[in-house]
Amino acid sequence: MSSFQSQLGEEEGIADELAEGQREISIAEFFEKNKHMLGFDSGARGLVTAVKEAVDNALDACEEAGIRPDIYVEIREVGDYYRLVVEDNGPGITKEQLPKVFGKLLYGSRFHAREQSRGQQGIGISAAVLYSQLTSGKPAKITSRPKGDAQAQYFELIIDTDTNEPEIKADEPTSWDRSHGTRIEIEMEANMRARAQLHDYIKHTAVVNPHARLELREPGSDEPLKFERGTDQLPAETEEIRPHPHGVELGTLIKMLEATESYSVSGFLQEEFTRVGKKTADKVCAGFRDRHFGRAMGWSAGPDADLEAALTEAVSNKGADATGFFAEEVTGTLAERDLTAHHELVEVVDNVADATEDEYGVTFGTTVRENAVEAAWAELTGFDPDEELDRLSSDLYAVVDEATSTRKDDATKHGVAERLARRVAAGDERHRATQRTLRAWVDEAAADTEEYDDATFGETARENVVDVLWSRMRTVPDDLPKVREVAADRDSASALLEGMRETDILAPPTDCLAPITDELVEAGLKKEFDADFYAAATRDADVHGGDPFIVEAGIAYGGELGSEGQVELLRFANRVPLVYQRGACATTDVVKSIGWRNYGLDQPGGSGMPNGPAVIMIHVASTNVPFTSESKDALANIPAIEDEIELAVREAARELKSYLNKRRSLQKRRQKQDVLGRILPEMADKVAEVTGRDRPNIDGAMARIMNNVSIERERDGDLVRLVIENHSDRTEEPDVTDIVSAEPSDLPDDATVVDLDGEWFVKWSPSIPGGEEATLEYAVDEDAEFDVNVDGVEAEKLTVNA
Ligand SMILES: Nc1ncnc2c1ncn2[C@@H]1O[C@H](COP(=O)(O)OP(=O)(O)OP(=O)(O)O)[C@@H](O)[C@H]1O
Repeated sequence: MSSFQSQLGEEEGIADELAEGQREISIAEFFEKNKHMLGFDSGARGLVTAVKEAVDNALDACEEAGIRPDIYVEIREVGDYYRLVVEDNGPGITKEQLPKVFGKLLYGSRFHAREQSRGQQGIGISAAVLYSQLTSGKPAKITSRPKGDAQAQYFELIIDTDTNEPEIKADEPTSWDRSHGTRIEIEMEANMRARAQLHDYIKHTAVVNPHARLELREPGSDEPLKFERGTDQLPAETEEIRPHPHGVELGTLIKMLEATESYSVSGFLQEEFTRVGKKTADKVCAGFRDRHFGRAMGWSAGPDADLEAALTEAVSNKGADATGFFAEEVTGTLAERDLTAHHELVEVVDNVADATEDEYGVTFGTTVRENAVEAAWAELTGFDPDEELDRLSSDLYAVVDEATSTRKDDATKHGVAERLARRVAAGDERHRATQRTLRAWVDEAAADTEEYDDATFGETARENVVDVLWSRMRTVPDDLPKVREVAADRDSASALLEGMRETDILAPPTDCLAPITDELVEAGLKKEFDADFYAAATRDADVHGGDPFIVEAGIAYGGELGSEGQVELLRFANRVPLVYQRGACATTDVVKSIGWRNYGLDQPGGSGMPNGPAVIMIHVASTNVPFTSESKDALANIPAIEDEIELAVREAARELKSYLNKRRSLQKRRQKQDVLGRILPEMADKVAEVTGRDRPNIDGAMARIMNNVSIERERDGDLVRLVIENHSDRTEEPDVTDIVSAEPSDLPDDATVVDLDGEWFVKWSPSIPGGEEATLEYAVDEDAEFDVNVDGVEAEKLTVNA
């Protein structure tokens, strides 16, 4: 115990003294102390984060307004500080909103929206303003012109860290050459040590946002870095959605129950969640009902039950005829039924009582009906307690017998059935139980049997008994509690949540997400990396925490990519490149956990980051990306998302594997052809020498030995003949282009000719089954020259002699 602690309680007033030291901490004050949480831990990093926050906002705002983004970023050294300017052509911000957007932390338009956007928390840009004022002491200068406004508005502001409110230093109309948009200018302590990360951020933003135009001017470089628009097509517009039932947690569900205007649970489900219509709501309600009320066990009217006598005795003063009719009808109806649960018995008794009233003009009041139900239920389950146990345990024996393998001996099954019967009889008098209670009863009965009867009744047998029993139990018809009651009772809410999770529900709609799409992932990689091979995969949407997400992956391999060291991993979340904290990111963990040797990449020790000339790209798009911290550098380890990342990467990796396998076999083929090319002429010479005959013609031998496709040109005056022989065993469809220096004529119907500046391109695409040949014939001047080009057959499988 420290000396200070030892004084506690001894000296009066210490608590009061401590209380004096307690005070509320403002949000702005908190972030002022914890800048690193927001990505402002150093001058180098702070500058990249400020650029990222401003550019992400500009892209979000433009896309939301359906405007093709045109974004200008300028970094300049001004005295001891760096000045950052970011300008966009977005919709602008109104005069009323602007001070809050930039001068108040945790103020934004996206926190409550279930829609894919770069911004999520409403901290980003105001944190940049805070960082700038803390390091340079200067206010942020903001100009904004909402679309349609005649003038722009100019503000200078700082954040009051005590109150987390903007303090406006200047507020005046100004002229601006942009017809709409926002310009932010902040000065801060910074340096350009993170230039590589800054470039990565801008470059990779351009890769996944081909609809945007970006320009970066920076100190130490005269030429701006410009990324022109690759497409005029804006990403698909996203729609806001309601949460998905499979993703919400109990606390959120209770909050939603408290806030809804719906009265019934079914209405609440349909109103507040996506993908829930009447049918799905009914299914969820059935699951909820089973958990809330439990199900009811039913029993058969066994041979020793004397229902008729018991019913007759229960009904008095109704006259012999009416009583006789009633008792006989109820007995008859129950005898026809396989099993009858308590509520079903009530229904049968009610129906027959109504019919008796009609038929005999007597009244069957509530008490009579209740007496009849009680008497019949006692008969169904066995009247006195001893008999009851007998009756129930013989019925339950049948259940245990059905649920267990033939190897279980009868004594064990009887032991479990009897003990189970005792618990059922001691439970709810209508023999209702939830699946959880049932499981507990079966466990206890099995454990007792194991202990006292020296038998085994393991996990599988117990589960099977619960399953068989549960499936023969009846769902009860009681009215479900109303929303208000469920909201007030944690157990009910939890039962509802379980019902929601257990029901099969369509995946959430994806129009709230704008994936890049596999085509554009591949195109983006091609634009940025000069490789030999590209593959991409976009998965279907899945749900986490009520938010849908889509994972995409791409791989580029070979070509100009550096073959030394580890592969490069590009990470994106909602189209924003993640440039820091690679080691703490779920994407990295997943890539490391994959056995890359299986896909043809080198991986020392069989795990960890693979080596080789490859780039792996991963994009996670979600209405709520789970980052590890507010600075949004890395994705948290959420199993559902990690699974999808793995599947997407593996999908692309499978293509890489088949490409590499093919490349390897083509390499072998090339080596074989090289050897053949050397020894065939030598063999021909040797044969001629040994046999004393002419040197055999070896034209075409190589193609035949290698099962290649060969193309030969024959000339006969004006006549040109291209003969393609397919020595392989599968159909080949080569695209042949014969480039001719004079105008050809007499072309067959299946060939076309295009004149391009004095060169004629004869195009022909035959389909040639394995082992067959095809011929193209046409006429051209005798002196013409040719250059043939064949596509659609790998170079290694082609022998051109034309
Ligand atoms: N350039 C801009 N044009 C139009 N609106 C903007 C612009 N920049 C910010 N906003 C508005 O200001 C809000 C606050 O921005 P801020 O960067 O603080 O948070 P955010 O982008 O919502 O979330 P995050 O903290 O995750 O970045 C945004 O939600 C948006 O409505």
